[in-house]
This record gives sequence, C-alpha cells and structure tokens, in this order.
Amino acid sequence: MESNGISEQKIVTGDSGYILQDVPHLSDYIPDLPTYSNPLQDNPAYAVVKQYFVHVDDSVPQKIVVHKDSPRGIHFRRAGPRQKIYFEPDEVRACIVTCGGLCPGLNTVIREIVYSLYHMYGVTRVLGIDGGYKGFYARNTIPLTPKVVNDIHKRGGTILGTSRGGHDTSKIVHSIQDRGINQVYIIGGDGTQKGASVIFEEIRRRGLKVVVAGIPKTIDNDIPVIDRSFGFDTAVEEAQRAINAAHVEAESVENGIGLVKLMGRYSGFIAMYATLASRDVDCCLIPESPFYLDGKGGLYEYIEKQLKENGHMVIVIAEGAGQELLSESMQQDASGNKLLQDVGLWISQGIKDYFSKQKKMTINLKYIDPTYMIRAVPGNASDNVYCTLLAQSVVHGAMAGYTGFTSGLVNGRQTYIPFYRINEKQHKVVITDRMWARLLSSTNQPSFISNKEVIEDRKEHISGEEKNEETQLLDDGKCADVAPENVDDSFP
Ligand SMILES: Nc1ncnc2c1ncn2[C@@H]1O[C@H](COP(=O)(O)OP(=O)(O)OP(=O)(O)O)[C@@H](O)[C@H]1O
Ligand SMILES: O=P(O)(O)OC[C@H]1O[C@](O)(CO)[C@@H](O)[C@@H]1O
Ligand SMILES: [Mg+2]
Repeated sequence: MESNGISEQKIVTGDSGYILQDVPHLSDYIPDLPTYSNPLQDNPAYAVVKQYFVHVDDSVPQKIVVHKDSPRGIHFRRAGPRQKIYFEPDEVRACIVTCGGLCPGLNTVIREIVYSLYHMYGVTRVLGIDGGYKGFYARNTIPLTPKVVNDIHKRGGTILGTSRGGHDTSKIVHSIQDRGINQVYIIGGDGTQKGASVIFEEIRRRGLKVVVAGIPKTIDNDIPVIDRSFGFDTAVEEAQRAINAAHVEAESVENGIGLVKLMGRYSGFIAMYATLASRDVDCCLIPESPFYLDGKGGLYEYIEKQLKENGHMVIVIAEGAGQELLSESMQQDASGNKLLQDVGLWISQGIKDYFSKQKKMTINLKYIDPTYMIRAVPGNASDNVYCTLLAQSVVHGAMAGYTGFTSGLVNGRQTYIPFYRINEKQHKVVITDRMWARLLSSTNQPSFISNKEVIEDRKEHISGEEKNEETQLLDDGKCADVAPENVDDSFP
C-alpha cells in the first residue's frame, strides 16, 4: 500500500455510490498484531450503556443534504470505543504536543486526553512535549497525570507551550523511538496536521507500532471537512466584548466610527459569525470578499451614508481582509506563514484621510484590536464539552490501533478523518453561499462585487465540485449551508 513513500488512500466502496474514506490502521503494515479486550466493558460507568461500543461498520456521511437519487457519497469512520484494542494499557507510552497559535480549549483537550487514557484505559504513562514540534528534540518533557492537569481547563493558552517552525521529521521520529513512545497526540492547525501526516509516513516507513493522531485546532476555523474547530465558539463570544465597546464608543460621539480587527488570516469566519451575532455591526470585511474604498459602491461612500443616516457606525475587519490593497509583505513566520500588514491601522488612516481631506468632515474613529485577547482565554462551556468529546474520541481511536487520522466532528458526529482530507485545502467563507448572504442582509453593507463576479464565482465552485464526485453539496456547507443547485438566483 505504498507509492512514492506516501501510503495509499484506503477507500471502501459499497452499494448506491457508498464510499468510505477510511483511516490507516497499524495492522495495515504490521502483521499479526495481538488484540485485547477493551477494559471499558468492565467499567461500571459504561457497562450500563446499551451498545457502548461502536459497530465496526458504522460510518458518518459527509453530506447530509441529498436528493432522491443522489449517490450515498463519502463517509468517514465513526469515532468511539472498539470492542478490541491493539494496546495493552501497560504497554502504552503516550505523548501530547501542541503546535501553532493559541486557541481557547487547548488545555481542555490536553486534560481530557490524560483523563481518558488514565480512567478509561488504565494508561499511566503520558508525557507532554514542551514547546511544539521542536520540543521533541530540543526541550524537556513534562509528565502528565490527572493531578497535574486537573485544573488546567480553567486557564487560557497551553500548559505545554507551543511554537512555529522547527519541524524536523527525522529528529522528531528518532525522539519518539528513543523515548519508547507509541501513541502521539498532536494538537494543532493546518500546518500542524501537515506535520503530523509527515511524521505518520515516516513512522510507517520505519514499520513502528506507533499511532499518530491529530486533533484539529484553529481559531480561524480554516480546517476543511469538520463542522467547526474547537475554540471558535469562544472566540466569537469573546469578540462580542470588543464589538460592544466599539459600538458604545461610536454612538456616544458625533460621526463616531468603531473599528474592530479580528483574527482570520485567510478565512473570515470569526468576523462573519461575530458580526452575525452582534447586530451592531454595519460592515464586515473578510479576506474572501475583496472590497474597494473609493467611488460608487465603495467603502467610503457607504461609511458616509451610514454616518448621515445614523450618526455612527461599526466596522469589523478580519486581519487578512484587503491585504491585496496594502503593500505586499515579504516577511514570513517560522512556519512559513506570510506575516500580514496591519489592515486595521491602514484602513483607519484611510478613513480619517478621506473624511478630513476630501470631505472636510469631522469624524471620530476608535480602533480596537482585540485579536490576541480573543484567543488567549479559556474555552467556554460549549467548547469545553466539544474538547472533551474530541479528546475521548481520539484516545478510543488510538487504542483501537487507528493511525494517520484526525479526530473531527462531521455533521454533529465524532469521526476519524484521514490526514489527506484534512490537509487537502483550506476551509474558507464562500461568498456565494447563503451564510454570507445572510450577513449582507443583516448589515445592509454593499457586497462590493458585481453580478458577473458572483456568477463566475458560483460557476467555479460548481465545476470544482463536479470534478469531485463526492458532492451533492458545497464542501464548505458546514458553516455555510447551500447546495449549488439551491443557490438563490436573485442574489445580487
Ligand atoms: N507542510 C508542513 N510539513 C511539515 N510541518 C509543517 C508544515 N507546515 C507547518 N508545519 C509545522 O507545523 C507547526 C505548526 O504550523 P503553523 O505555525 O503553520 O501553525 P498551525 O498548525 O497552522 O496553527 P495556526 O493555524 O494556529 O497558525 C510548525 O512547527 C511547523 O513547522
Ligand atoms: O502571532 P502569531 O502567534 O504568529 O499568530 C497569529 C496568527 O495565528 C492565528 O491566530 C491562527 O492561524 C491567525 O489568525 C493569526 O494570523
Ligand atoms: Mg495555520
């Protein structure tokens, strides 16, 4: 099952166009592995649950909006405990690493992985890797016990520390081998999951009985396939405080403008959802929707209209919006991500100049930049529950011998998704979807796009989807739910 050093995709087909995009298993490359009974069957907490173990054939469809004759389409393996496991609890040496930017809920995931290993499976050797991928070979490890992690979910950040860059696959796998680690839990965003995939391939190449399992983490919600990423809900909630402040400031003065910059390097989900939640926002600018400043239908004209009609306005801008209007930054962070220019400062200056120089009008602009504040907080209640389910699912998968997978929520169900699906593209707001239309009708802002552009964008999505025979629904439908054939033709 290997070509060019990359393991082949495991695809299982069934009746009526059923496709299972399965995840790798240790037994794919290590023959005759012994299995053991799952200790959960003797656990009083679970013994009472009818059908606690997941049926071996359970799978979850990627698309749930279907037509009468639609093929059944792509499915993912359902997460959960299996009757047979591939590790004896005594044999397990697990490690947890967190990489990339911070995100609310990181500590909850760490806590719950430790708790699940200890209390569900009786695994007592769990190590934390200090400071991201490079911590495997450059830093010390932190022993993790239920006592150590008991209260950490109440804190923001990650008790393990995190970093960008420093992914040296060979050194990382050597360190895993040297330490006798056989379950690697990797929590991180798109870059981290790519790194996890490379580690998995190397481990498989070396024929090691080591599971590599990812937990998707991204405040930007830019990971595909999954319904949403943990921490996103908290970030949207936290953003409300900044938007409220901007609104209070703006409506208290003459021609007040409150401008809030939120995170979202390539995907504007936080800005979009924070705007929809708030109702005080008059204009939301995201990377996926190019805008222009001057002239008819431009941002300045809209601001002027709002100020004349309401005396104040609130603008939310995602950090990656309008980057094409700023001078191109050549700088990159340690992971190779492009460092963005501060669009908030840039647009504040532009608005001030426009009204003072061109309109001779006094405005009062207050710029609020809460970007790091919204990701440094602990997870809220809903994210904490979500993190717990993710952590329990990933542990069940690892104990069952699955590897090379990311644990994720698909249509409200916990699943195991092969790395290649998680890494295939970035999840973005589709501006021809209903969700963006809902936002436009809630703010009444200009769409900044012409009819022609909408039609072309729509065509591009539909033909892209047709190439990908899985679809009856736009892939991004998790946060923006529309089937191409259901796109409202009256959309401007
Ligand atoms: N293509 C890749 N192959 C191997 N490792 C990678 C790759 N891309 C990124 N990494 C590694 O993954 C880690 C995290 O990457 P990055 O800094 O891009 O954050 P991220 O996981 O995308 O999280 P966030 O979205 O919050 O920024 C880094 O240590 C980086 O070296
Ligand atoms: O300043 P840092 O830690 O590199 O992270 C900033 C980036 O991380 C994210 O929070 C997640 O990718 C982005 O929204 C943001 O651009
Ligand atoms: Mg990233």
